[in-house]
Amino acid sequence: MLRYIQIHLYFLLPPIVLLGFLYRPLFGRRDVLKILWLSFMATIYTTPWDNFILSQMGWTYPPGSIIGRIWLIPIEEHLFFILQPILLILLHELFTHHRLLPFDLPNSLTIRTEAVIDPKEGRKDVDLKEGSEDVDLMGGRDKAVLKTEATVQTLARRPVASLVWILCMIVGAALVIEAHGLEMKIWGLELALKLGLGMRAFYMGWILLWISPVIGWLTYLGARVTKEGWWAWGIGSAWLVWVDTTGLGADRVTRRIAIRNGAWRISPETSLGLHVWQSLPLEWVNRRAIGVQVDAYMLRGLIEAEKTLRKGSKSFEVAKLAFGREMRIGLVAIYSWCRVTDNLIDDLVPANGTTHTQAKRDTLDRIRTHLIASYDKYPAQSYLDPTMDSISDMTSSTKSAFHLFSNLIPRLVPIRPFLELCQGYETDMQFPSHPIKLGDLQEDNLVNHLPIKTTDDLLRYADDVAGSIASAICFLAWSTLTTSSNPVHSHRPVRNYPSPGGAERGNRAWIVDKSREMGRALQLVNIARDIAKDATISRLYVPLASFPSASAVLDILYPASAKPVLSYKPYSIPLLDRADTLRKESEVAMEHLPRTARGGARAMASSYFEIAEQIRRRHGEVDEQGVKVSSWRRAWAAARAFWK
Ligand SMILES: CC(C)=CCC/C(C)=C/CC/C(C)=C/CC/C(C)=C/[C@@H]1[C@@H](COP(=O)(O)OP(=O)(O)O)[C@]1(C)CC/C=C(\C)CC/C=C(\C)CCC=C(C)C
Repeated sequence: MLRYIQIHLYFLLPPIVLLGFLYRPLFGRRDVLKILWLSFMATIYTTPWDNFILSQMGWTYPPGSIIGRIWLIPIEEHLFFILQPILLILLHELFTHHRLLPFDLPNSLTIRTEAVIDPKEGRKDVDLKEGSEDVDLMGGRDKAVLKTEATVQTLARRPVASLVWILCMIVGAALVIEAHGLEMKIWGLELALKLGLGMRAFYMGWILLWISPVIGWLTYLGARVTKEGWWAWGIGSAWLVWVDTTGLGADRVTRRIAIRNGAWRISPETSLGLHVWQSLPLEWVNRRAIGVQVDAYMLRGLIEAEKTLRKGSKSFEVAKLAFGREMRIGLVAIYSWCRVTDNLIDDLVPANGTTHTQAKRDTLDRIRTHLIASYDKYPAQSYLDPTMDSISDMTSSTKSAFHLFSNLIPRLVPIRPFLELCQGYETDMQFPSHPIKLGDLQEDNLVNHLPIKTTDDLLRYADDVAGSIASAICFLAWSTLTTSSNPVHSHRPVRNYPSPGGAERGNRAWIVDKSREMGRALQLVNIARDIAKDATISRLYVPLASFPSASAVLDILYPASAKPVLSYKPYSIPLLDRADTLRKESEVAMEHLPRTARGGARAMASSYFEIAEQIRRRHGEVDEQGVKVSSWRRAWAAARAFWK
């Protein structure tokens, strides 16, 4: 005989331990809350029902198959109310993890409120006026004639779909009436159907009555199961079906049915006698069909940001999977804003009558203005949008990156890192805006064209463009993964190279300093990889001071004229060595980030450092195409770092 507790020990605990191990680096507060909530709901909702069914002998537990009972319900059944949510939540998390938005976007967006900002009265939320136009979230434009407004995206209600569940409830009620031989009259209508099932309608009737209101209500509220959700539900349910029906451990030869194996028994007198699979009563399918509903918040702009990430960076596209959703959403929003602003400046085509440099400066000013306005207490969309629209070459996709950033990031990350990044863009602008012809560049005026003259210049630049991002990542981790004081308002100097030092090991100032070192390290790898490519647009980030002569600088800028053939090794390897040192000195700080951000930070750095490995494998030689690292190699590096 297979005892009920053995079912848990053999069939529920092992998959829970395995999935828990895989998901361990990301298992956080939210998951604990989900499990507690679902177990609690399962317990309080099911206990009275289960007691009633047991009192009616809907199913029974043969003597010796259970440890003991709380009222009529076996202790093991109570354990099941907890273990089943754990198993299904873990499965659901793993299956849906790769999705940025945990559910599909409904076709229609519901505009719920408008916020009118009155200088005297502050913010006032009012209902949307009849006839005012919809808000176009993607374009970030506000077509309603109001000073400003906030939009809330909600799941569309699904009253029609929920009717199916109301129907199930009615069927359930009819079966219960039939089973108990009740005769009810409403408005003269006799409700007993007289199906001739008698007590056999009992189990199905009560199961339907038990489950339909819950699923019906969730469906009405807008719940929809995604493709991945169906997979998680299907596999979880299939596993439980198998557990319920197959007693592997008990009898390998005959594979007797677990229900009949003695753990529990559904009374034939109270069930319909229809079997879906291997003597599994039809009612069982309903009972396990709760699945897991996950609360979620979504923004359409994130989809565009994900596309930008997919196109923009293989390393970060791989590394993003190592972060939990709450932090990943912020990372993707920051990435797309950085990528978009960087491209807007780099790829700018100036309008007639403007020089390249003027046009870039103008674009950067507008980006800064928009950034600063986004950090206002009540950022007025009516001010933000025209500022954004005034930036040249904006498309609906770039607008969505700005819109997403300004609606999400100011609550999570201080403005300073982004101002620093703008400072980095400004350094880039000091490079010639057009590739310079060899004849125009004299050895003696090189210095005027190239802003990175010393190692300090290089490290300051790397700190501006990447140290800043690293610090933003720390702030994002603290705001999304911890409950302690609001990191958005904690103060750090704007320029952080050289690092102020003196911060106590383990505190936030120290973590930020170390993260900036890691950011600089990544940027040095990036520079080493792109030496040849950057030179084609007259950008040279290798400090001038590290060249033996001015003609060696010209060799890098004009490799075709270099004699003998140019080797990049003397420049790339020292950059990588310095990057390695910075990495070694800063790595330890990752272990002081919030627990569920550590695996992601490690994966991000490791997957990026695969580029350095690849350059070393090529003995420091790079070319204009950059250095290709296969996705598998990156994924493997990220996975090792994640589960370290
Ligand atoms: C997982 C995920 C979605 C991460 C996104 C991270 C992010 C927000 C990156 C910003 C990227 C960006 C476009 C910045 C603009 C300036 C720039 C070009 C910086 C260079 C990045 C490379 O980006 P690129 O698009 O060129 O990518 P490819 O090389 O083509 O693949 C940089 C090299 C900077 C990257 C620096 C970081 C992401 C910071 C790393 C910091 C940590 C891992 C935190 C460590 C923490 C501690 C405590 C030590």
